[in-house]
Amino acid sequence: MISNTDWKFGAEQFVRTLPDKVFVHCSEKNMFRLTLDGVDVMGDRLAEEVLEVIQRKPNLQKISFVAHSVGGLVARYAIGRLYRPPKKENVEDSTNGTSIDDLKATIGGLEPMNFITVATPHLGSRGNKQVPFLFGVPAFEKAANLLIHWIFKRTGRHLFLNDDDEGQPPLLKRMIEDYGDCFFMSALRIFKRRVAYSNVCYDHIVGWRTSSIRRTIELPKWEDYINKEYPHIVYEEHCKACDTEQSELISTDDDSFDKLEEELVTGLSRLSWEKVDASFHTCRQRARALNDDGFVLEDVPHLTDFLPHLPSYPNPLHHSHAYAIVKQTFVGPEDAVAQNIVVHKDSPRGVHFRRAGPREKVYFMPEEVRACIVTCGGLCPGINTVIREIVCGLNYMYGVDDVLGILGGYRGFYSKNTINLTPKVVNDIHKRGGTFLCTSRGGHDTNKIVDNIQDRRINQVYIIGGDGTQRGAALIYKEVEKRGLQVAVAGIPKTIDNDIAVIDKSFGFDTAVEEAQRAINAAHVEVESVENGVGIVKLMGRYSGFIAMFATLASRDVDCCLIPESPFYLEGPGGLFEFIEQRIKENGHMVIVIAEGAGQEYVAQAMQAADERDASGNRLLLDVGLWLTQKVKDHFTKVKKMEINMKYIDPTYMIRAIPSNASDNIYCSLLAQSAVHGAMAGYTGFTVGPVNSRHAYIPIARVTEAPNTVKVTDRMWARLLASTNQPSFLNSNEMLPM
Ligand SMILES: Nc1ncnc2c1ncn2[C@@H]1O[C@H](COP(=O)(O)OP(=O)(O)OP(=O)(O)O)[C@@H](O)[C@H]1O
Ligand SMILES: O=P(O)(O)OC[C@H]1O[C@](O)(CO)[C@@H](O)[C@@H]1O
Ligand SMILES: [Mg+2]
Repeated sequence: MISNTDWKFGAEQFVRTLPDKVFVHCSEKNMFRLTLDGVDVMGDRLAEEVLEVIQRKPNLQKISFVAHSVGGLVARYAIGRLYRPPKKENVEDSTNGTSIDDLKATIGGLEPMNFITVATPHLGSRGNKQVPFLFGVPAFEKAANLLIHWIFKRTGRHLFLNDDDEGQPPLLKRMIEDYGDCFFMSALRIFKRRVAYSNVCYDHIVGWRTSSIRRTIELPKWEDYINKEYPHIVYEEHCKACDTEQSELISTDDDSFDKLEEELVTGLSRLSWEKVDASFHTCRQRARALNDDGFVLEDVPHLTDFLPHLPSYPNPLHHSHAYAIVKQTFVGPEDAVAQNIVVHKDSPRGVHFRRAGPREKVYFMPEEVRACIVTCGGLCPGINTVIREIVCGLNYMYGVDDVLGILGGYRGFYSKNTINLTPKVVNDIHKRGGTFLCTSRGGHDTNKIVDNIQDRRINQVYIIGGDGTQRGAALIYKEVEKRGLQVAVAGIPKTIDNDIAVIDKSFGFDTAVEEAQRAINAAHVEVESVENGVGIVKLMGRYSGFIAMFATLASRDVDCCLIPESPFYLEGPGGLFEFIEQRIKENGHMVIVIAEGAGQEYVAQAMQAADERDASGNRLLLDVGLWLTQKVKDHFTKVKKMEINMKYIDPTYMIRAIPSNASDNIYCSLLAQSAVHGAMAGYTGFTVGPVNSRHAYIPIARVTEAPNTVKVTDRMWARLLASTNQPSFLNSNEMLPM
């Protein structure tokens, strides 16, 4: 399943990869309860939205769609509406100024390129095993067929093919032809590519057959297919258009495939499709590492993978006074850290990562090491501690004394001079907030950076930064490998948002939560001291509301916490205004904590703001705190005729700029030392971090493949709701994945 955050993340990747070439618009017209209105109503809204965008951006020339789940059907409906036939049909007269473009059909005037659906139920959801969570049990499937419209309203009827608007055939059937004034198939046909991504088993909601537009007998055997670059892709197929005039409908005795479904598959197969099948649970690379008991090691690269003759040396820690009496100085080659520690008696042992720590052998002579450290992205408490401990760790543990500081983030590699870092230079930097080396966004140019690494004869690169930085680190490692350089690339994850996957939490996060208490406390004191006081505290959290959630849980003074992962609404029963009124009546005051990324769609709508990005391609957020303050004020003074005392506090940068607290300081030291041990031992292309409290070396791709977000279906969010007793603003039964 795809969350809103995953979707936003995906959209950002397009812009990041092709910054000046694409404009990505994330549809906002069919959210939440609007997903129940039916595929046609949503399709009309989407068509209108696309036309608005085209009008706003007159330079657009081509158009592609990427749609998830029901969104794929909505997009198919919308293009049927947006189809514009060729303007001139008579090609013979080439003297009348008709341009060749006039002769082509378009989508809203633009050239259609890619039509991509991800887990879209193209054949509806009513056949056997088309909704995996019904487990293929006929009784459940039958009941769903009868009951689905109670839950998913009109959209449910469309999906289960039991709609009959004024005696018309079911909508999905209408959509395999041009029907009335909707050119469904003509529109789909003029796209250069049609791609259907589907999940071979584990999507839970949308079955494999329906999302891949196949009959049961056409489902391929995927177990032996290997895609080295994208291991989750387990099968790929280019299906040519199949002329239905010649091919008769395949009759089947198989109960699992009904006639209507057959008509849909036949109709859609009249066009060519690229089909991409994915599996996220039995990825082949991992499976190859499986033992009988299901043990999987997701290993990190080693310099000897591409430099097989690299000499090794005994680890200088053999003679270290620090480790002199340690019973087991070195981490065993087989030591691994389990990703999941809550398991069932009979379940496979599952994914593990290589345990971090010193190894018997190192692949660098200390006097040959020239290390460098760079810090990128936003600030976070503790960066200076990590810098300090890398410098001191390299020097005190391994006798390395050549460490360079790269100034001002990635671009500093090629645009600034370096500084020499010694234990003396960094001695007390951990007492200051910020980064001693300065930071920046943007400016990642892999070739220039690796050229510079080569020119300066740097052979260990320590990169401190968030998800974007780690992606940059992965590219540097790849280029280093391509050039066959003996350079270890170590990533140290940094983010105040705690949005990095796999690791337990990021450094500085605890400090941020602690500092946020002061702002919440101030808001509480303020609103407690006046009549009808409403305090709003905005905390950081672009896509992940962890700081807001933990600060709320820690404080006890917060009445309501709003985060990007949990949509909220203001008006009507169960809305925020009603809750504020109720709390003011009960307590005379209330405090709201809001993460900066929450409610962005509302603010954008209200301000009609353009989609602006920072130098790294991250979306620039609008001030949801100010917006909410104004909204609450207006509602109570104008609508409710009630005087309220609003106090808005924005402590975001104050929280980020402080030095780390004691526990984060210890955590930072461990991270730095683990990174140093890993690089000295020849590991590369890794990120270091705690997994279930044990430090591990994690392949960079694992920490960047998806952001860590608050799972509103997990117990922690339930604990928060139970603690504040705020409304959930959400009836999960009434939501469809879009
Ligand atoms: N996909 C990418 N490929 C290469 N470099 C990237 C990529 N994404 C971001 N970067 C680079 O990484 C650096 C930091 O990225 P970004 O500004 O997104 O912050 P971050 O590391 O995610 O940290 P945070 O979000 O916590 O502030 C920038 O210099 C940016 O150019
Ligand atoms: O320093 P900047 O560019 O204003 O970045 C602010 C952003 O950085 C973060 O602190 C970390 O990504 C976010 O919480 C916040 O939105
Ligand atoms: Mg980031």
